[in-house]
Amino acid sequence: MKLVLVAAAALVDADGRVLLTERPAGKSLAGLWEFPGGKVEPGERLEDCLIRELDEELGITVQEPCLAPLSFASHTYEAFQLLMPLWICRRWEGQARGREGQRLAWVKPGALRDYPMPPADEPLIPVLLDLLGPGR
Ligand SMILES: Nc1nc2c([nH]c(=O)n2[C@H]2C[C@H](O)[C@@H](COP(=O)(O)OP(=O)(O)OP(=O)(O)O)O2)c(=O)[nH]1
Ligand SMILES: [Mg+2]
Repeated sequence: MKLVLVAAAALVDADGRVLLTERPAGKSLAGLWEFPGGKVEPGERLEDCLIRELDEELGITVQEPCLAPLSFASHTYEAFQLLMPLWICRRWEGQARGREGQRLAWVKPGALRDYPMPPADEPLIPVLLDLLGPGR
C-alpha cells in the first residue's frame, strides 16, 4: 500500500492552547480540524518540510531547535497509509494567520474533542492532554 509521509506540528501558545487549522473546502477531509503541516516532498528532510509548511500555511518562521518530537499518527485510509510524525513547538516568529484562507483555532487541550479531526489524529489527543493538561 502507498505510504504518505506528512510532517505536522502542535503549536502551543503561552496559555497552553494548541493550534488547529480547518481543512479547506475542496480538499480531502474538508471541514475537519488538523495540525498544520503537509506532505514531504521527494528528497526533502522532514524538519525542512515542516518549517516550509508552517511558513506557507501560517506565515510563521520556526527555527529547527524549537521543534521537539512528540508523537506520531499511523492510520490506514482507503487509498494510502498515513505516517505523520508530530512535533511540538512553543516558539516561533510572526503571528499565525490562515494564509490559504483556512480558519484557525487556538484550543485548550480539554476542548480538542469539540473539533472534528481526521481519524488519524484521534490518538494524538490524549498525548497532548497528558503533556499539557486540560487547560483552564
Ligand atoms: N497536515 C495534516 N494532515 C493530516 C492530518 N491528519 C490527517 O489525516 N492528515 C492527512 C490529510 C492529507 O491526506 C495529508 C496531509 O497532506 P497536506 O496537508 O499536504 O494535504 P493536501 O491538502 O495537500 O492533501 P490532499 O487533500 O491533496 O490529499 O495527511 C493532520 O493533523 N495534519
Ligand atoms: Mg497541509
